[in-house]
Amino acid sequence: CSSYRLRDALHPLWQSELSVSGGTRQSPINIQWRDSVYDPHLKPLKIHYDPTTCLYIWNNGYSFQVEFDDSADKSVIMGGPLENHYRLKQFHFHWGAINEWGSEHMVDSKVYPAELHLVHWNPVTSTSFEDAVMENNGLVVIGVFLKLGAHHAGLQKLVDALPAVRHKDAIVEFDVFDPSCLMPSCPDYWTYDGSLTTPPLTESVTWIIKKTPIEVDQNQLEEFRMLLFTSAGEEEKRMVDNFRPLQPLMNRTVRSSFR
Ligand SMILES: NS(=O)(=O)c1ncc[nH]1
Ligand SMILES: [Zn+2]
Repeated sequence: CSSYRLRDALHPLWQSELSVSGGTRQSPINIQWRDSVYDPHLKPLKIHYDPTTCLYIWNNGYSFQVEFDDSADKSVIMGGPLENHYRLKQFHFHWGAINEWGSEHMVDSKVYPAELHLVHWNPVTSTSFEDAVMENNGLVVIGVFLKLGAHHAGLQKLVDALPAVRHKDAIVEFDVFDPSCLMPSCPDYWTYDGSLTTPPLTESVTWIIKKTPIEVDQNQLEEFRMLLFTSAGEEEKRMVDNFRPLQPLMNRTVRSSFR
């Protein structure tokens, strides 16, 4: 409803929302399972991440983010809906203040407590991530839903580093991490053409949303919520609800890799 959109436009994280008004392919969206179209031409997604390309973890004031060395084709994805390979640049998360909300995308209006985004760029059509941000189909983001459940051992290595990046702009070395451990084993995904969900909100993203969530436990979610939006010395603002509200589907079809 309009007040919802107004909140979206005025939300501190997305003041620039108005600058992308008129967008026809904004993200996130609510994926209506029954409206998605099975595409038999969609291939399995192939993921080859080299754990030694992991560089550091930092608090960028929106989320915590793990950055990778993308100077060569070492951590790449291909297949799926993609025409060539894409290089992993970073991954980050979005989450809520409580378990009842937090993800950016929804499935039949079901919202998850958190969502992982693995951000990749097209080295065939761009020379850098920053370039690819402005290119049509310059980026691919894999979205993975997090649901409350069992302890996630792979995630715990990340969670243990969070106290060191509690404040905005804090950074800590983070070597040898393979984000494949954060992928569900089920190969099924939806895919659609969309945008970044944080500024510059550019419409350059091929989204690949995994159908099956991964499980994390309550303590791990609570550790996310102990991060701060604010820098050291400022009045503390807890980093929670760092998700963008739903955007209109407009003239788009969501394809599924599964029947
Ligand atoms: N949340 S997102 O994956 O669309 C993103 N990545 C970089 C900027 N925004
Ligand atoms: Zn994101």
